[in-house]
Amino acid sequence: MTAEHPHAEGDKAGTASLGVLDEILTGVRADVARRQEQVPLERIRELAAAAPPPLDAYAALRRPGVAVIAEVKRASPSKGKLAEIADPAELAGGYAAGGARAISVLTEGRWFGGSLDDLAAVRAAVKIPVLRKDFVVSSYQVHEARAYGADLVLLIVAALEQNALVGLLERIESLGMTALVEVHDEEEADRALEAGAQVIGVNARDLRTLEVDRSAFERIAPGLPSSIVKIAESGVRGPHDLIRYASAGADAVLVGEGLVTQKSPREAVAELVNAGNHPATPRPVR
Ligand SMILES: O=P(O)(O)OC[C@@H](O)[C@@H](O)c1c[nH]c2ccccc12
Repeated sequence: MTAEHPHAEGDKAGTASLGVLDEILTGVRADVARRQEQVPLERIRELAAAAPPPLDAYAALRRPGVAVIAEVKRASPSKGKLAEIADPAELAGGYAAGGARAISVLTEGRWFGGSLDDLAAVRAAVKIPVLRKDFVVSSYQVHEARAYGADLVLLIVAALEQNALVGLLERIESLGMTALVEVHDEEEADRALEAGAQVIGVNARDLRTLEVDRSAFERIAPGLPSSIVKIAESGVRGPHDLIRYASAGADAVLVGEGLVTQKSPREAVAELVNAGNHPATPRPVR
């Protein structure tokens, strides 16, 4: 991470007016431009085309039981440093052994301490679908995701104009990957559906203010068609949160902090997976 976590202390007034998301996006655009100078689009397209074929994440997430998507997350804008994670491949291997259905890898460097190398390391270590978790604003990043072995790519509705959202979603699907389209309110959910999203994540955290509101999923999920894979993102501290999200129709939960801060992330995943498979845990009606 650069610059000692810009928001650890923070110019709070500045943050509120600009929004953390906008600040993150400015850095992301600069980083993409720099990488693209080193590896031109044409080259990254070739690397993407040469990568082993993507796994079917939609099918994996639709299987019975509440799926756990376990995240490799070193730091966050809201909490600063979360965990050391010297070996992301080992962490991901533990997640998979604990029963995770997919692995999410943060690749944003400035705020989350992630990298594309983390993505490649995790890809090489597990046989389940891998999500590139980043602030994707250009098709260059989509080809990069594929080149580094991603099966799923996050698209954040709040970060994209509708045209860009549609274009990036089509690009992801044209490379055989699945788009996880992230929303935080009903209006964004409508935009996600209109764009053709099949997998929608409701982030309990508002990326502008960083506040967590676990009821967002309960408000939005019931309005989504049954064919949509519904993922509850953020704020899962343990089985009780998974069960709450499951009661509101979650096919999957995406968990970062609640796993990386545990002594045994593998056991922490297994506990969630058990709760997700328990006969008393509600399942989505299809
Ligand atoms: O650490 P948590 O609260 O379990 O959250 C995980 C994940 O939902 C969160 O990292 C996240 C959700 N959407 C994002 C978009 C960008 C970066 C990060 C995220």
